[in-house]
Amino acid sequence: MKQLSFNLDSNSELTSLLADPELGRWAERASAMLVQIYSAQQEPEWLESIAAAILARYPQARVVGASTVGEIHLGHTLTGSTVVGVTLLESSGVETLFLPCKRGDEEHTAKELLQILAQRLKVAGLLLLTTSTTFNANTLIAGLNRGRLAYPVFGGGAADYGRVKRSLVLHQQRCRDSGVVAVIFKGDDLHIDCHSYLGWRALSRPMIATEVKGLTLTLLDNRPAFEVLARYLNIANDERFHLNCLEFPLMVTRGKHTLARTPISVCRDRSVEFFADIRQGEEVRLGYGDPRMIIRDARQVHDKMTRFAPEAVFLYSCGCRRFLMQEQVELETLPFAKLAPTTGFYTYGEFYGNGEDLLLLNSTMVAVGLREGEAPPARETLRDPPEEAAELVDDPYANQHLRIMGRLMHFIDAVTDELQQASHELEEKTTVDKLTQLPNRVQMEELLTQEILSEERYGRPFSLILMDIDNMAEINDRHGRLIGDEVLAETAQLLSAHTRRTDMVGRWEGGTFMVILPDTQLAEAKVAAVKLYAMFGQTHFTHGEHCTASLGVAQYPPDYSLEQMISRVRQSLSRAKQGGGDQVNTLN
Ligand SMILES: Nc1nc2c(ncn2[C@@H]2O[C@H](COP(=O)(O)OP(=O)(O)OP(=O)(O)O)[C@@H](O)[C@H]2O)c(=O)[nH]1
Repeated sequence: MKQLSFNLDSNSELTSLLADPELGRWAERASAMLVQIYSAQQEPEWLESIAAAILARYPQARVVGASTVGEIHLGHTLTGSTVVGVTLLESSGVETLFLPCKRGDEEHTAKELLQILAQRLKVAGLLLLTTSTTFNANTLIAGLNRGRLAYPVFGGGAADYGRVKRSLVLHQQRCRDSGVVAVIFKGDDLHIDCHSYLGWRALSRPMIATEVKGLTLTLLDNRPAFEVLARYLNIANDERFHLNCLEFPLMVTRGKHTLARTPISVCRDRSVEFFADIRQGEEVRLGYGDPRMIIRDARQVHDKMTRFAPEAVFLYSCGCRRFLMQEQVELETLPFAKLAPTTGFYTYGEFYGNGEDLLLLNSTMVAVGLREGEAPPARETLRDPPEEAAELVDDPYANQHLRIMGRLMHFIDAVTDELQQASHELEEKTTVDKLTQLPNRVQMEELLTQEILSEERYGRPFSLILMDIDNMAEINDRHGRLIGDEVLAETAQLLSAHTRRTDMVGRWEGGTFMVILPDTQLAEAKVAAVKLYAMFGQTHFTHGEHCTASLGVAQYPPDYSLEQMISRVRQSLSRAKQGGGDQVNTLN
């Protein structure tokens, strides 16, 4: 495999490309020739004229392209330019296609692409270029995920230098402003190594996406989303909105992934439209790029790719990385060029899949290495400089911008930690749980201490029930945290309604509640627990489903300390959990 990259800003450079002897030699014996054209130019004629000239000289070429917010040429980041990356394969194949897609067509387009892919043999990877501003790329990705694509998928959304008005994709000689270009790489001998990394750090306190409609976040923490963003970022609702908050995406955590979601524009009702989905009820935090994290993650990917030994590298990087890193953005793009000729562009949204779920990402770098045949014996990994992000510290004058920002990130992180700690301590001092309005753990410990004292003094037995809602994490994941909160609040009401007036119900932690039953022996406590278990199991919660719970029951043995008693009832609950949950355990 051979990859050549050309930077074309004029017709004379195009003439040199066409006359390039190395390209001519490789093209003669190539099994396939993929041309990727990435350009800042928004005129379709420019992209189409380059494609036409290349196809006239090399009719066997497959030509694709996109409009950009920055171009990558041999690892260098260019602005306002056009790059042409030509990948010449020796034994593998490349098929390209264009599928039209407008808003509302996404599911259909995904189905169509899946049908085509299902008929292809030996698929080694898939490159997608889309006009993400004109349809919901999330729905497209969700549709493609039904195909459980087992090979690397990568690419990005075409861009327009922050104007978010028009994006173009190119297929052969034609530019389109609404659709998907797919490049199917085929062959047993073709190996593709695909990575993505983010390097953005969640900075603000957690907030809840209270209301979401499609890709529009209407309410954030119960307030119009724009109001919240404006409060933290001091940004106006004007034509620069997207550019001004590009570097400050909302961060969400889904399973093992931390995802960034970039705002696009503000709607009339002060809701905010995003490129990729935020789910209703999801916890989000404002994020900002940490150059040290970016460089560290980049190094890890460079190291992995060094071992892979690529012959060509494609980079699809979010436009916000340029805004954040400025001219020093090459700290993360240039090292790839040490491994192999590197071509790519800055996007509006990146696609990344590696045999698992395909994701629509924002703010990330997707790096793809390609090789035909076996890797040569292991090469040394990049060892200069040895320490993580050493580039940022060696020369006190170089990379000033990044070093200051790295420190600022660290500072904000430390202050946020301190504030969270202070707020946690303050919460500990209060005695009522905000969500359920029940006594909190601090108060329950106080009440328990009183009960222990009265047992010691008057010999009155008492018992404890510790009840934990099963699979609380899954309830949150499936229905969103707001629904999870409702389940917790409804559980609190249920426990209060079905216990004696003399019993004390409190929220112990997360999805765990405690009931103190004064003047109650173990046998009676067990009856009470079984009743609560049954009531809970029958409850139809507002989200329309039933839940189950595990309960531990224990009686206070004389001379036990508070800690020993708590540990006893915890032990009983653990046994109920170990038994598979959805049951009552009594500790004799
Ligand atoms: N919605 C909501 N979720 C909470 C709250 N506090 C804790 N959780 C969630 O409760 C889950 C922890 O519950 P655990 O009991 O540890 O785990 P689980 O998923 O219930 O699993 P099992 O107990 O083994 O059935 C985590 O996902 C927390 O995020 C809260 O105030 N609101």
